[in-house]
Amino acid sequence: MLQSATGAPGIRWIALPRRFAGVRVTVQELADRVRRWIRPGERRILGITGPPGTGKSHLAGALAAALGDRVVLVGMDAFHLANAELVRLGRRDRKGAPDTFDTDGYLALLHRLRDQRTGTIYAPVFDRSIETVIGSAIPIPAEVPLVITEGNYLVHDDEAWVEVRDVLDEVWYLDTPATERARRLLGRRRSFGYATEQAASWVRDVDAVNAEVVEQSRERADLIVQLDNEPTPLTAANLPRFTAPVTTPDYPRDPEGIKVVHFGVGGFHRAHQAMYFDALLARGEHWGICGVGTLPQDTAIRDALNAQDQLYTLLTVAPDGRETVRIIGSHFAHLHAPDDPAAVIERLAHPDTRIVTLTITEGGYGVDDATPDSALGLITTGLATRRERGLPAYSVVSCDNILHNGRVAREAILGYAARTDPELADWIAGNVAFPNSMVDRITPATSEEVRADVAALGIDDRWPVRSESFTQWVIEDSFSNGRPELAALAEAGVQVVEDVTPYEMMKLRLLNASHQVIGQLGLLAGATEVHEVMRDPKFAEFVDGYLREEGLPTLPEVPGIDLDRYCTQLLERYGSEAVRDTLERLVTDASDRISTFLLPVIADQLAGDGRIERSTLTIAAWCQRLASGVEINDRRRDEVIAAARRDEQTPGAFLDLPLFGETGRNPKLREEFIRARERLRVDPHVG
Ligand SMILES: NC(=O)c1ccc[n+]([C@@H]2O[C@H](COP(=O)([O-])OP(=O)(O)OC[C@H]3O[C@@H](n4cnc5c(N)ncnc54)[C@H](O)[C@@H]3O)[C@@H](O)[C@H]2O)c1
Ligand SMILES: O=P(O)(O)OC[C@@H](O)[C@@H](O)[C@H](O)[C@H](O)CO
Repeated sequence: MLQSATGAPGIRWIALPRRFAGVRVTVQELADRVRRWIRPGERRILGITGPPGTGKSHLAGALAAALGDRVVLVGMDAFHLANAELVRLGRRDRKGAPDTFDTDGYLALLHRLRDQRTGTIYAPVFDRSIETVIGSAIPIPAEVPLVITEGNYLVHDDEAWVEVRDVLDEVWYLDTPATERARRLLGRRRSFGYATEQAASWVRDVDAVNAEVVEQSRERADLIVQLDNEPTPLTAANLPRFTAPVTTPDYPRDPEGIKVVHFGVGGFHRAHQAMYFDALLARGEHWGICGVGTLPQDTAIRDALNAQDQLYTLLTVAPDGRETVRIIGSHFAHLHAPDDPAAVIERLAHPDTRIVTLTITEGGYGVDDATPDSALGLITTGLATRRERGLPAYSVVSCDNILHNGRVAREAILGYAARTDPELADWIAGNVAFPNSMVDRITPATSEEVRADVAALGIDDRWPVRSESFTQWVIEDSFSNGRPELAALAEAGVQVVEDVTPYEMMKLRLLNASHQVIGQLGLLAGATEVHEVMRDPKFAEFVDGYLREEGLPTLPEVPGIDLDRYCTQLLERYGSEAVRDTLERLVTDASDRISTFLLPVIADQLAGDGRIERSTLTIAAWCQRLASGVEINDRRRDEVIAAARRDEQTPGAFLDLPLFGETGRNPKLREEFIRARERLRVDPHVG
């Protein structure tokens, strides 16, 4: 038996110390070492130390995940003195320094962990989200062979701390470049809700000072470890390697369990419906999804998901900056219709298929656009095949931002079926449920920054998604072939109602319509992101005015919702810097968005003699941008640009576009519009 550093008998890692100094190692390699080191019936205590932000708790968590129930984690952080005591001692402004901990308390716990051979010892835990210690939170039964403790001062050599090192069998010093540490600390501080400047000054004036203290005693550690932070490829086999704060699916992911087929596997579906099904699967409801792409460009998502067993990372971020990271596992298979349309039909006609969901954008529902290869065409053929085989019809759930999206999907599918097989149309009319649903979660397109953030968490994901934390799904209880249990849906956060209309109107006329206000006027004023626009108090007031004085008066009562509070919450959501939603995304296909979200508000306000100036200024801003020749992404591009150019010569001509319908001819609107155009020519800023 070899001697440990303390002189107490113990097995030492002769092969490990120093050989690793300065060498990059993976968590897996370290876990293998620990596996060989621990012995049932004996107790080892491993310390992980290093400056703040170096990744100690991440490494400890990763080891714990790899080692399972053979290990318990105990943080030095749990011995933080309470804030009130720090205030009394005059040390509150440097919380985290060596003399801001109950060192003797920590030492006493380590001695008990070392010496007590029977019963269970309870350790406290430090809850970072509330910066508070919770006592007796971690049970450590005597038979647990390994305790990992991590903290800043495990090898610190001042009088108060020096003994700690001696109670530990082995201590690793985790060496991470200072710039990386500062980046992480800043992110962490901001996730606690601190403004950027406050967060930066804490990192500079407190954390960096403590880091210097920690660095001075690094030579007292047994190992200097540099973690190989190369992100781990996201695959099912690698799931156990992802540890806190990343959560992973732990339910069976068997293609036999597919009950849902989804068309249009874009960012929103992956942040929304797939997340709800992931929550349902985690609750034991076996509703797996098969994703389907129908457009040529959908090969990109097919290849990304196929390479990673259909898994992907969902990062959500709250207005106060707090993030969650979840690997979503609800997709079990993926089909690319252009490769093999028959396979898609077979999947749809499979006896287990119960629900078909869609996010194919507002433009995907044109009756005349449906062809056998389109999403609507395939869904119709799938229904025809089920009818032939005597199988019950699946429900079709549109999750696109369209008023009465279920009804619109129904009409589009019936229209297409009627053209090809009138009897089939009758069967669909009598057998297929098309519940309307309201869906909400702001989900920008995935940027390189999102990929980098996910990689920094150790996940090599080809196509992660980042969305806001807010999410809502309200759906009518109308299904032709079953649905998950109501209680499970409620637990997962899905609201099942009799009539979704008031919820749809609220969301489309407040959120989606105000997105047009922000997008059109924000771009005209030279901004690029939503939070940037909302930082301008005049602009925020303008959006608030649209919500409360133009959108809100046109709404019916919405059961269970305080509309005033909903508006306030929208403004908070838009203000979130971390979501980084782009104005360009909001104004894509503006001709669809303005006609479906904003125009109905104007029509109702005109009918009730209400205010329309902010809505009208938005349309004027759109016209002005079009006339100026900026690049736009709109399926009616040529038509809308030509109308905007005509408007330069004939004020008001823009409103003759067919998309404005009857409302475009209203004299009050035309007058207001001409005034708004003149005003924007002088000053493109609102306020
Ligand atoms: N992003 C959001 O914040 C959000 C929120 C609520 C609802 N939605 C709804 O989801 C839709 C998609 O948004 P996203 O952010 O996922 O966009 P996205 O660009 O990430 O994905 C769109 C998906 O739809 C497919 N698609 C587009 N047109 C299609 C068509 N004609 N037929 C079949 N498939 C088609 C694309 O191939 C892609 O898979 C929106 O148009 C909206 O109706 C989005
Ligand atoms: O997705 P669209 O194109 O219908 O509309 C753009 C945004 O208004 C929309 O995506 C919102 O972000 C979303 O509806 C929030 O739930």
